[in-house]
Amino acid sequence: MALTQKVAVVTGSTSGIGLGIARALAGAGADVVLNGFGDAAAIEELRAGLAAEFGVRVGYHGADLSKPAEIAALIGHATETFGSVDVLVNNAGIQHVAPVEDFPADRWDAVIALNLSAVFHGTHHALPGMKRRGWGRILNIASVHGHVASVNKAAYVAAKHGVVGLTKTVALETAGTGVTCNAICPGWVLTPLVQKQIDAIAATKNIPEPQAKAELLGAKQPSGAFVTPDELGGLAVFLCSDSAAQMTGASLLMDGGWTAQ
Ligand SMILES: NC(=O)C1=CN([C@@H]2O[C@H](COP(=O)(O)OP(=O)(O)OC[C@H]3O[C@@H](n4cnc5c(N)ncnc54)[C@H](O)[C@@H]3O)[C@@H](O)[C@H]2O)C=CC1
Ligand SMILES: CC(=O)CC(=O)O
Repeated sequence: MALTQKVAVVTGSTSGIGLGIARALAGAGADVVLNGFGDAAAIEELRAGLAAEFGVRVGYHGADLSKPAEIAALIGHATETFGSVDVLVNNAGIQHVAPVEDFPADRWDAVIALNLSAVFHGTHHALPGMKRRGWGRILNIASVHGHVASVNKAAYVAAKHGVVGLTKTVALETAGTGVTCNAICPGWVLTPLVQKQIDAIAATKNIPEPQAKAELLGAKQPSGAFVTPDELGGLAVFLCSDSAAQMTGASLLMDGGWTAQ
């Protein structure tokens, strides 16, 4: 399998997109270190289930990615436990929705810390080992909101545009070293992060959940369907393959046509 003997760290992989990407990388033969919050027993079930299903080693580290020292500990733990970090998927992220004049400063700081600064810190700690080994893949999960804006998402849109810029800088600094750095930019994916927004539409407009879902999709995503974590996992595996060796600094949209409009 393509990623046998490679070790992948996927941040925020106890749920949603990160979990889909972790599954896909494990399916391609990589050993995986999971990260993220959640119930300890449920995470252990997830960890053991992935290891059994794909016959790879799967670990877990509960670093809070909004704290730089814990990001260093995550990369250190993966290196000590599995021998290297060959693939880093900077995925953990949160959302806060409010008009800019009402946007609480502590929510701004929290979104920037996790959605942008953690991408820098993870890359900073994982890159030296990748360069030494002459092979590495850094995948930053940005968003359509790394390319275009929407109202009421000041911190998220700023962070995701920052991630796209950081991706290009790291790609230039690593060009020719065997390390690539790319951003994946999804449109709507039905995860807890988006379910909260659907629930808010349903509550505000007093409409049933299926109608709120259709409204959310209809406003932005011409395909009328959610992108899935499995589809994003397929793209992640491609970016880790030899076929993608010359793809670096790209930000790849998978958005049901959102940004084609
Ligand atoms: N759902 C969507 O429509 C889209 C999501 N994205 C991005 O994809 C990434 C993943 O989002 P989803 O899967 O939708 O969200 P999610 O809420 O399903 O998963 C977020 C993950 O991050 C973890 N997490 C949260 N705070 C953390 C912290 N401080 N330290 C470590 N882990 C933490 C959670 O435990 C969970 O595992 C985010 O960066 C998000 O911005 C991008 C485009 C679209
Ligand atoms: C499309 C996304 O990145 C998710 C969001 O804006 O809440």
